[in-house]
Amino acid sequence: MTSLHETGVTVRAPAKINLHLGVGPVRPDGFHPLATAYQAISLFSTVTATPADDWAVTCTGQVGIDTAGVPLDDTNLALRAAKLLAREHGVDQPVALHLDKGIPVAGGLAGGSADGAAALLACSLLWDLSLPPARLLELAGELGSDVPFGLVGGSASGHGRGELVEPLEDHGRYDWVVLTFDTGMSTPAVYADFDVLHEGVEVPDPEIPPALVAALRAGDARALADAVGNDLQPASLRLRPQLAEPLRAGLDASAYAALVSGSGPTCLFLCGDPDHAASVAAALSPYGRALVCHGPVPGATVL
Ligand SMILES: C[C@](O)(CO)[C@H](O)COP(=O)(O)OP(=O)(O)OC[C@H]1O[C@@H](n2ccc(N)nc2=O)[C@H](O)[C@@H]1O
Ligand SMILES: Nc1ncnc2c1ncn2[C@@H]1O[C@H](COP(=O)(O)OP(=O)(O)OP(=O)(O)O)[C@@H](O)[C@H]1O
Repeated sequence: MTSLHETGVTVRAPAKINLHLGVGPVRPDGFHPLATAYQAISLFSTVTATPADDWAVTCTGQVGIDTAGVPLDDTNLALRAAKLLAREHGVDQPVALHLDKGIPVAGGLAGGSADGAAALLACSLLWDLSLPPARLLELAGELGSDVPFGLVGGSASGHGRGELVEPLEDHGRYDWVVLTFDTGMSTPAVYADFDVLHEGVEVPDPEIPPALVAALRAGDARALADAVGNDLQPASLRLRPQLAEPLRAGLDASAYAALVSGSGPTCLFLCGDPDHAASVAAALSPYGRALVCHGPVPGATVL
């Protein structure tokens, strides 16, 4: 097969946060039904796919990103994405993938999922597959619950185990401080602790608060602050009690809201504008690496 793109295709994909993460009772397949509102924020990784003799993956980290936890074998989500696409669509052309990560690893920001989404889009273009977006979303859902959102970006609802994504109307720009830490957390361990915490308790079906949908539609950061939440936060805090201190410190420093991102340990602080975010970030810097960013931003995009 001859590619029109001998020099490769580069795609950029964003980190995700859960503005609200509603978690239901564990399903027979071990996953939890979710009702979540995702937002893509301005931390990005890029994936470059280049035709090669053999499948390969390499990885670099942008400033401050430790890539030691990124596997470079067949479990790498970007490589799995490329191989899944090739298998499903009869492609017989290996690629070398290069990941340049700007999203902290195992931080609850869906960094691996962003790589998977970026690799799907990059390879589909490299191989000129002309797939409809719905097909890429379907393959993304097979790779991981958070991968479809990496393609869609913006602000969006997530249902099922998180893979059923629909855009949400959003007229705002939201300034966030994202506080990251050196040591990540295991997503399955946090969900397992959610189950322990709810043993013997009837867990209701989750829903996205209507006030959150209204806040996004109005672009109102103060109203959004009143509606954010994370059902996994008690489990994340039980596994990592030290997170309580920076969450409190962010509110003391006048952040509108403070919450754990996804399964953690990254903490999120909603602010009113970039200057406000810079001052909250300064107050949080003793606790970890405080990054100032904003959302919503687009999903996987060709560079
Ligand atoms: C915490 C979140 O980031 C919130 O968006 C996601 O739910 C996690 O998404 P993800 O990392 O893409 O998760 P997957 O790779 O699909 O699943 C990893 C593991 O997380 C747990 N998991 C994930 C999603 C879900 N709805 N219920 C779960 O219980 C399961 O133990 C699963 O084996
Ligand atoms: N391309 C990849 N980049 C980072 N981690 C990867 C990748 N592929 C597989 N992994 C594995 O996935 C684990 C979770 O990493 P990731 O950065 O996606 O965590 P996360 O942001 O907490 O994810 P989520 O919020 O989706 O649960 C890592 O510890 C690593 O073993």
